[in-house]
Amino acid sequence: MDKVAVLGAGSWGTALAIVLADNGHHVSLWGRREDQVSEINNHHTNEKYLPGVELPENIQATTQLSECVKEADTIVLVTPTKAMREVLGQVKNELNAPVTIVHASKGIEPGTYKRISEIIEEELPASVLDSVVVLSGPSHAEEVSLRQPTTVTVSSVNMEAAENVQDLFINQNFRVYTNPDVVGVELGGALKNIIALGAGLSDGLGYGDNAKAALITRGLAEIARLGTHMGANPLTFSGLTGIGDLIVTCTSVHSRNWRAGNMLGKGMKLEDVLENMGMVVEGVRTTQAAYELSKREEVEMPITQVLYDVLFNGKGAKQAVDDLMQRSRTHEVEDVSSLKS
Ligand SMILES: NC(=O)C1=CN([C@@H]2O[C@H](COP(=O)(O)OP(=O)(O)OC[C@H]3O[C@@H](n4cnc5c(N)ncnc54)[C@H](OP(=O)(O)O)[C@@H]3O)[C@@H](O)[C@H]2O)C=CC1
Ligand SMILES: O=C(CO)COP(=O)(O)O
Repeated sequence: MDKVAVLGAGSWGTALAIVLADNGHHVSLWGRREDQVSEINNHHTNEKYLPGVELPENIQATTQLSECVKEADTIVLVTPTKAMREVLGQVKNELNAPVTIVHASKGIEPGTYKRISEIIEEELPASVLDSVVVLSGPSHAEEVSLRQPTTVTVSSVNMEAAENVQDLFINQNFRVYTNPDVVGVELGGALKNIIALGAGLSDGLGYGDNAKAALITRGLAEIARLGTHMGANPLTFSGLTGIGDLIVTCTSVHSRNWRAGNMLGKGMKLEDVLENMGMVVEGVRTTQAAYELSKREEVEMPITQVLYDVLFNGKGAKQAVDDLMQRSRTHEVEDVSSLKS
């Protein structure tokens, strides 16, 4: 069985470590706090991130990155997007042979507008990087850790590497598909967090299912609009990493982005919301990145635009919804192929 290094002992890193451990792999889980590492090794729990879940004994945690990645066949990166470059800088110093990097994080970097696979390729030289594979889909850590049925997709420009990663993770509770469209898979996973903030905001305001269905549907339209413009296959957005992840994140109480939006809709300030959450809310930075990218590329993203104003320009939540409802009238269905030119 393989040795797999999982970097990031938060909710998702720990849930993926459980999947890998259930598949019989030796899992080394990197966390940055001694108390957490000791709790995982001695009590087989990670109470802050997955309360009440018993971890398999073949997950060993460490604060030492060198020990974690030593002789690992595969490295799974699951830290927040904001920490990616810093963590990759440390990883680079520990590698001396090419390795496959799987990433399972969902975000776009403000300023550079890079996807995570692009950040990995920038930070790791080809001498230590075999392939990059992205793992994404509708998959809340809380349910995966309880072995509830979950489906995800893995994507890479190297389909052999994607299939190897499919084999690494797949089991009876965790079904893994492949898709060669890295751009679409990464953008779908990152951009749905913006719409989930909006769905939470709408629920927090007391609006109902009609409003949420509208946000999901029109949200998908603008995700696909930007995504196809950036080179994605439009069909990817009707798959697990598109509509699938959008549905789960906009409708689940597990979603950090939905919960953050919900608190904003109830009138809380952004800084208090983030403090209260104690876990990463990727949609906030991704809203900034997607807003700026959509301006640069001249792609219309009205939901992203009003959320940007709520998060960064003090627009009220109700005003944001009113603005969306009062936009000038338009067609629903677009000719996606014409957007590519
Ligand atoms: N939670 C989920 O269900 C899913 C999450 N994701 C994605 O996975 C990624 C991680 O999310 P999630 O696990 O939920 O996040 P959490 O907030 O649960 O955990 C974040 C983890 O990253 C660590 N971390 C934060 N900053 C740094 C840093 N600078 N260097 C090293 N480690 C750091 C934290 O350490 P510490 O505890 O010490 O602060 C913690 O272990 C995100 O991109 C998210 O979108 C994708 C699918 C599902
Ligand atoms: O990506 C996710 C589920 O697929 C997790 O979403 P949240 O970060 O909003 O919890």
